[in-house]
Amino acid sequence: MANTSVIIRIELNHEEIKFGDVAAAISSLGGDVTSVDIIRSGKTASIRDITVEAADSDELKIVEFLGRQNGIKLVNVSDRTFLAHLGGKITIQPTLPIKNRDDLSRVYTPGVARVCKAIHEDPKKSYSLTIKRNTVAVITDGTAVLGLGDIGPIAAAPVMEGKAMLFKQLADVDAFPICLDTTDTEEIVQTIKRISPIFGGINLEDISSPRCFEIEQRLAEELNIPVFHDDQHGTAIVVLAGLLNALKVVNKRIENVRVVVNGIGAAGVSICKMLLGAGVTRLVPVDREGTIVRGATYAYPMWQWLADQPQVEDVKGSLTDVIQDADVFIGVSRGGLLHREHIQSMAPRSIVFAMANPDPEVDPEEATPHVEVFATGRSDYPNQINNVLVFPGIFRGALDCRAKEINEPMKLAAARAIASVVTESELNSQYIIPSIFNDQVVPIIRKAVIEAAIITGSAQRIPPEFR
Ligand SMILES: NC(=O)c1ccc[n+]([C@@H]2O[C@H](COP(=O)([O-])OP(=O)(O)OC[C@H]3O[C@@H](n4cnc5c(N)ncnc54)[C@H](O)[C@@H]3O)[C@@H](O)[C@H]2O)c1
Ligand SMILES: O=C(O)C[C@H](O)C(=O)O
Ligand SMILES: [Mg+2]
Repeated sequence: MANTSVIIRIELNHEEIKFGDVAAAISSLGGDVTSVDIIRSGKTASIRDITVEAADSDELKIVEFLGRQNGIKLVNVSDRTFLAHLGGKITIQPTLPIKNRDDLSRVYTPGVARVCKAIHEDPKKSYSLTIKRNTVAVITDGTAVLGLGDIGPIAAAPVMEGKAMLFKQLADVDAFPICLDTTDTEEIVQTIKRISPIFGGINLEDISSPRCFEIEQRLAEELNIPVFHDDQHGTAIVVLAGLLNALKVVNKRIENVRVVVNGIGAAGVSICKMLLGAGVTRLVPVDREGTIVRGATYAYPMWQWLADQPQVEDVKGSLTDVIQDADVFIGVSRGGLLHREHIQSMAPRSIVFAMANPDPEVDPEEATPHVEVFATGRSDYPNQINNVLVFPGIFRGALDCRAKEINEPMKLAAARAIASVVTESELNSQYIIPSIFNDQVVPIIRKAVIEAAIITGSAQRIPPEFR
């Protein structure tokens, strides 16, 4: 399903094989040669780098085929995705050069001591005299990394570095990845509290449910900087934004649609809450054991909360049972759980957000012929519903107004702001949500979030343009 781009370096003996035949063979095996660079050229042999785009499953076939051919010596195979990760994806840079002793004595001993004393006397000065003002910790314990599950803290690092890159590029927020070697709730809370002084905000990432709920709630109560669990709220905000626009495309009203949410973990719980807040009246939450039923008793407090909501249906059943006649399916569970038959049994003009990463609940090729609006969390299909649309802008706003917290009105304002970027004339089934490269997204979220923070008393500083 996923495509990879590989650079294959070969030594080609012209007397034994022609490059045209190699390219034709690659294409017959499902690969697309997108560029060829001649590294060295001789009379009888040449060395070339061939860049091939292929489905993950075809990549190995192509490499093995080349390795078997007479006249071809396989010199090297580099996967461009791995190359992009060599040495990690972010770095730390000083803001000014240290060229002489004079500079040194200003930024370091003895000059620095006066600045330390000033902050000691008035800790608020840390916002103007340290990196705190613009720095967010991206913190994981590695237990729910994308849909890969519990792969541990260090294997989670590439995702955290990726989030840090996006924070910087999209919103000029300095973010630092922190991978904790504990899954104990109390230890996580205490560790984050103890490293918090230097940070202006905490973005929790890929921490599995139900621990993520207590961790976030405790930290929000005990710290005076914003704490935001991206998988819960970033996801819920972007889902609501996408749904508001998708409903316009299919001409249905939020009060009337029947919505199935599959996967009631971190993302699913927050999505359900946000949908109820936005006016959904017919909600069917589904997890591994089937539906969460109104009036039933559950061990997880968040599931119990859902079971107590009047808008949750009191039907017991599996996904196969309840997907029938649903208007909307939102998947935040695992790849490959939803099949064509499921989608065909949905109500006409259905909306499917298959958001598990990296593999969505249903293959886009299988789903799109049968739904009106289809979205995934991935960057390589239209309608990318991914929390990357949210976290840069929401933290930009929260940092700029020194918000104590990121509260519900701030989240709702962010969702509406994202939806508003797509104008009525642009809106269609392939374009319900703006691209992350749309440079209106971060400023519009920032403005909406700051306004909501000021109104709700979360803002501790009013940026000049809001005075
Ligand atoms: N597109 C996005 O922006 C985005 C954001 C957050 C999460 N996600 C994806 O959503 C998924 C869940 O993430 P999370 O952080 O909520 O993880 P989580 O571990 O907190 O929750 C996953 C939930 O899915 C349930 N589940 C597993 N198998 C299931 C099945 N067969 N049927 C129904 N439910 C099942 C689990 O029991 C659990 O409750 C992951 O694939 C993640 O990549 C996508
Ligand atoms: O990391 C992503 O692409 C989105 C989300 O945070 C996830 O866990 O899948
Ligand atoms: Mg995540």
